[in-house]
Amino acid sequence: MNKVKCAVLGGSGYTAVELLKILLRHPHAEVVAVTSRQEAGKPVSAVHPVLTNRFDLPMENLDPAALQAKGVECVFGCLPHGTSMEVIPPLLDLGMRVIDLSADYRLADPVVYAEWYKETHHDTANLEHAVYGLPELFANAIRGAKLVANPGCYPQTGILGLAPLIRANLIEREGIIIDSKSGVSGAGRTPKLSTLFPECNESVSAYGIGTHRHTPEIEQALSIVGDGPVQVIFTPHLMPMDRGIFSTIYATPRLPLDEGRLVKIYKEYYRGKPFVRVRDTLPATKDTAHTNYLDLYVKLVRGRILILAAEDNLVRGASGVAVQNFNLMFGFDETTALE
Ligand SMILES: NC(=O)C1=CN([C@@H]2O[C@H](COP(=O)(O)OP(=O)(O)OC[C@H]3O[C@@H](n4cnc5c(N)ncnc54)[C@H](OP(=O)(O)O)[C@@H]3O)[C@@H](O)[C@H]2O)C=CC1
Ligand SMILES: CC(=O)N[C@@H](CCC(=O)OP(=O)(O)O)C(=O)O
Repeated sequence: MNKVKCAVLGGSGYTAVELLKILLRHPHAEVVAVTSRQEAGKPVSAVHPVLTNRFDLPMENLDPAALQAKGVECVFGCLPHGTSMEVIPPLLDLGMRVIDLSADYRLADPVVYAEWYKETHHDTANLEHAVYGLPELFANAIRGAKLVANPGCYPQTGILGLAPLIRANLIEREGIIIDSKSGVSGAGRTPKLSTLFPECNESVSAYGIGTHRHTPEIEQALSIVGDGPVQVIFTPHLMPMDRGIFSTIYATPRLPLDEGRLVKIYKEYYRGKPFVRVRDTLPATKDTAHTNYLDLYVKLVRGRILILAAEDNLVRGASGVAVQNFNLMFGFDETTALE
């Protein structure tokens, strides 16, 4: 079988190196181009030493015609939001399929995008046909998509943590609390003050209270699952660790529930979904590190439902789920290169 020729944009970043590690072991994918503005001309392995003797392709500036000449069929965009929507339209026009890891095509309504991202959306034409790439919920739409909006790292814990309860209409749909913690790689490799070692080491801090842009992303997906509005209070925290996301979610049941039934609902909802593990033991980020698993644990505490969710922000939260989407789009087994 011919391999699918792939390009990775934003090759010097954290999600890109994680993606390259997975694609290099994918039997049906071949990475033929990696782009970077700052590192163009250097071998990928010079920028990411973990790939020494494994991948020495020189990085290049992004040129859609050059990607077309190389026969690129699938582009993975590992660029910041705001940039993706500038560079992706010509690639789609040239017939390439795109998996965008940024947030640019996740929110269906450009008015909601402008409200939370504080900038106007510049590619509403492609936004209209973008598919939200959360495979456990939207696999059928992902299979036929030309443009997949890879889901955000935090939102996956909130959406998959709550979907079984929202779907079965078992909880109140306002005031759901999602309390999340992330490792520092969640902020990317591009330097910023808050991620300097002396700023974040030995410290835990909250940010984006009431304003974080993942709030509408979580609400949008859960509103589709529940066929009606859902409102969450999402509070992210920065943790002094490299990687991992842990979310503690608090929901109020609409009717009395027993714990056995609750666990059964989760296990049935995720039966046949290879990357969501409903556990009988308490999850931890370490159990999911470097994997595409998202671990869930559910318990009744004083009349409230507590859901714990853990994942690796760079694999399950970004590059692993991107390859899961790639597998669905190109007709490969969903788990290829991910187990
Ligand atoms: N880190 C994470 O855990 C997750 C990240 N994401 C999303 O994935 C995307 C990539 O994230 P991540 O890899 O962490 O980010 P990084 O900051 O690590 O890398 C992004 C890369 O994009 C390139 N870049 C930066 N600014 C521009 C620009 N204005 N124009 C063109 N290229 C630019 C840079 O490469 P160069 O300067 O060499 O061109 C940079 O290395 C982001 O949209 C992020 O929000 C999603 C889920 C999780
Ligand atoms: C720790 C940390 O800073 N995390 C990032 C997560 C961003 C991310 O990767 O999500 P998007 O793809 O939606 O940008 C943040 O809160 O902005």
